[in-house]
Amino acid sequence: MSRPDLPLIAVIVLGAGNGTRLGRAEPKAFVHLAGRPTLAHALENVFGMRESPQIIVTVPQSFVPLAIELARAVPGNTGDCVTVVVGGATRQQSVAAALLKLAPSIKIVLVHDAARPLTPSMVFDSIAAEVERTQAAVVPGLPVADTIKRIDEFGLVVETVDRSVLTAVQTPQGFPRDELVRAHALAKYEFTDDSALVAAAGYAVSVIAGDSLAFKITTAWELRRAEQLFSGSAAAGIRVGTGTDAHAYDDATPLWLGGLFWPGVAGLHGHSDGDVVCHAICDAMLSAVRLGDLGSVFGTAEPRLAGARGEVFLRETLALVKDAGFVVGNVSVQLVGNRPKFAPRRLESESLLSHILNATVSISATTTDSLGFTGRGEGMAAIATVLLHARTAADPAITV
Ligand SMILES: Nc1ccn([C@@H]2O[C@H](COP(=O)(O)OP(=O)(O)OP(=O)(O)O)[C@@H](O)[C@H]2O)c(=O)n1
Ligand SMILES: C[C@](O)(CO)[C@H](O)COP(=O)(O)O
Repeated sequence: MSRPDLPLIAVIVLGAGNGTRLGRAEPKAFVHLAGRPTLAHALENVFGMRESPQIIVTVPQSFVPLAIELARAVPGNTGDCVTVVVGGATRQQSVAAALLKLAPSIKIVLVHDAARPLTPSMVFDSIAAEVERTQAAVVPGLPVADTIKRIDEFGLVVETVDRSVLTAVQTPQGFPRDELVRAHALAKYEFTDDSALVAAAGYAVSVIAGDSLAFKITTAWELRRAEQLFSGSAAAGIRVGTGTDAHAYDDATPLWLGGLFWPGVAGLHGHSDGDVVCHAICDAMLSAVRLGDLGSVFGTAEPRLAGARGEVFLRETLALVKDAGFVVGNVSVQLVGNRPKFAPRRLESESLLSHILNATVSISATTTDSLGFTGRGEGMAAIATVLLHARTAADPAITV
């Protein structure tokens, strides 16, 4: 395991192509699939790798700002590990541009097409592990299913090719850093993949089992197939998250709870307003999109958040969820504590929070039979569960 600040693996995600064969106005990496750009899906799979890599993304020049913003919002992105560079006129030139950004610590480089957005994280892990084991180039490949014919310029069959010796090669393709860099420096021709370039430089390349989900979106047909794979699974685009918060009672503070002000009732101690219901919901939403938690996203160092209302956190968290490509399905919260009695204002709180999140929020309340800090009347806690689903074209735009 490498130190996160000194990664051993780099993944180059190529998204600088025009997608001519797909025939859309925007480059293929920015065409939406299940509500999000294909590049976002590809990055999410890279973020799912066992070991955090350096990530270098290539995009057309005018898409650099959008790509930076998009990468920041992808679930699982926990730091500054993504560099976005302007790609070249060909795939090979885009890889060459990305190689210039490799961190000194990198030993293994994986080159991946953003156009393969369903490639499971496990494929990246397997390729990286095999490169490390063999200290040589490794690519994923699948057996060829069709009978393959060699034809002449008139379309006449010249021969039937023995398909048992063929494999259809996918990405990510993995290389020892030095081999890939040297092969690019020596390149005299344009190749359609990096393994051909590395082989032309005299290095061995081996193939391990690829994954049928790693297919490349080239034409409208593959885009449709990818859409169907997303919508065909019951769990597709669905996320759940759990969040908990607890605060001690503080007689000197007014109470804000469930987004409501409770005049004349002792409040809860906290850096912000201590609203355990809102804070637990925010943690649950952040967890569902793998964006960390309230502390890591907002922190206690931000002066503008001192005493901030739960509503402020809810709205800002909702914006992050939306940027990550999700909308809230529903939220369920359980409030734990002896006082105040929540039932008389439950509907008021539920309708306020439902309005803010544009989704159903239900809140139940309980005591703990005199057990624990809540039972002893020292403070309150809340536990929230949130269900999110990927935004689709049918979802109304959310204003936050
Ligand atoms: N100058 C280029 C060309 C391609 N690519 C990337 O290489 C991958 C595989 O290429 P391909 O499927 O051919 O994509 P496009 O070149 O965009 O497609 P087309 O050939 O239909 O224009 C894609 O993720 C594409 O974005 C790139 O980064 N830079
Ligand atoms: C790299 C690649 O995806 C491996 O199959 C493929 O060679 C890209 O080819 P394209 O002509 O750029 O689509």
